[in-house]
Amino acid sequence: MTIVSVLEQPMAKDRHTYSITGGVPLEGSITASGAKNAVTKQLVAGLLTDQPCVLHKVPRIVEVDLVLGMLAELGTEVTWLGEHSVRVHTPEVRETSLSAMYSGVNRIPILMMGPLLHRRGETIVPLPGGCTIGKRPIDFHLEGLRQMGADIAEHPTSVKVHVDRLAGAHIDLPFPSVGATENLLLAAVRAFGTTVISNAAVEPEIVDLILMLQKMGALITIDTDRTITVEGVRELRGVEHTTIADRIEIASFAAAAIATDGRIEVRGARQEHLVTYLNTLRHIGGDFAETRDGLEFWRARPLTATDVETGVHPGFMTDWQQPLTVLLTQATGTSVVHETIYEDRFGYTEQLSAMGASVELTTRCLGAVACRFHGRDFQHTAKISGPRRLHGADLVIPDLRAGFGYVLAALVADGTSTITGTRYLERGYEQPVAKLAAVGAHITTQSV
Ligand SMILES: CC(=O)N[C@H]1[C@@H](OP(=O)(O)OP(=O)(O)OC[C@H]2O[C@@H](n3ccc(=O)[nH]c3=O)[C@H](O)[C@@H]2O)O[C@H](CO)[C@@H](O)[C@@H]1O
Ligand SMILES: C=C(OP(=O)(O)O)C(=O)O
Repeated sequence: MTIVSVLEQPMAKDRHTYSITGGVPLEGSITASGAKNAVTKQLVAGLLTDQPCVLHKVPRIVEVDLVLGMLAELGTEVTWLGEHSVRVHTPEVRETSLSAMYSGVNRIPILMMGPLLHRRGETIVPLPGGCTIGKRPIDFHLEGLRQMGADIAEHPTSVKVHVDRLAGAHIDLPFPSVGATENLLLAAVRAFGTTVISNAAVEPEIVDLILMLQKMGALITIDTDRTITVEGVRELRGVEHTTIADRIEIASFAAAAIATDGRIEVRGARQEHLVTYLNTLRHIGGDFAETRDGLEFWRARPLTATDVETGVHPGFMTDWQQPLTVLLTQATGTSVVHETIYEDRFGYTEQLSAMGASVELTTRCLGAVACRFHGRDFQHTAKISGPRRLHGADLVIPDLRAGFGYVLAALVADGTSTITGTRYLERGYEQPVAKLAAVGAHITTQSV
């Protein structure tokens, strides 16, 4: 198998550099895109049937293009039916394995194992990549599939799997991993017998995947204690499904409204997906109201420091952490952000400090929870003192959500910032420049 270098991977180059002049309150309306972290898994779910599946509200982002490229390689016919609707149809799985080009690109190839095992009984999938925010092992995924009878060989850049037929099992996840829960769901829906996943993750994106699978004919129950029970069925049918709005994009623009002392309506935003985030915004001094089409966000009083701990749903989502940390640089007092999901998700704060922010990192668990990183050498808690004036800078984005954090830092900073590494941001945010410009941001792009 040829290993393609990182530089040749499909998302390796920036398309644009951004230039942002800060100090402008953002005001206006935007429409939320469909959630990257739901739609990419739903595209994979389409592989479970030989009938056509149509997904609506599909964001036009690099991540979706990557997944569609992977599916096409396996034999899926991909047809865009409109700007945000796509039909995926795999009457026959022509290739059982994905090429090494997709090694390290994103989290999705490993989720294809279950569907490919159901369709062809064997597969080789490249190891996943995604944002560099921790080690991100896949041991829970592989252990769960082994419990379901899969024969797995781990190679340096790929995993080879074989099974006659996956069989139901009782799988107790050591931690409520989003990806492992989704992987086991996709494996269990067509397995022989019943699968019980305890300590499962129940993020809204997972529930949306379950809703799609249920429409396809799957039998899935979610209990209040995080147990998901799947009664395997022989066949699944085609489906038409509309993906939920992206609660990370919504939270990002909410933080931008409050940080710049503006007012932004996000059409399509749903309160029930943001309950914990909305409480946190209120503690800081932001507020929200429901509008006819979504939610509107603004600053209600001078911003004050607050403490936040990221956690599994319904806790404070780790992907909300970066715009929030930037917002907290503008709040009076010392805030603590304890990151309990990823061990290495604060590297981006170094460039914030260079802009004038006061962010101190510690390996200690400062919060109610002694998390999995307790007593280990991971700088996973940030103390942020504010308010601090930020100054425009040349910023290099290290990962997707840090990318929006930097955009926000540039929006509140004095002067002009240039931002490179925008390929990371554009992996997950649809038309970020157009949306920012629509709410009045002084943003321009240069092609690279
Ligand atoms: C494409 C996608 O949907 N990405 C999201 C998904 O990532 P992803 O599904 O990769 O995240 P997980 O929930 O699996 O990871 C949570 C934690 O569990 C650990 N872990 C996970 C699996 C495993 O086999 N072993 C293990 O130790 C991870 O290293 C991490 O510390 O959920 C994360 C948590 O909400 C989000 O930040 C990501 O945006
Ligand atoms: C971490 C993220 O994505 P991924 O899991 O695809 O790296 C994210 O969406 O913030």
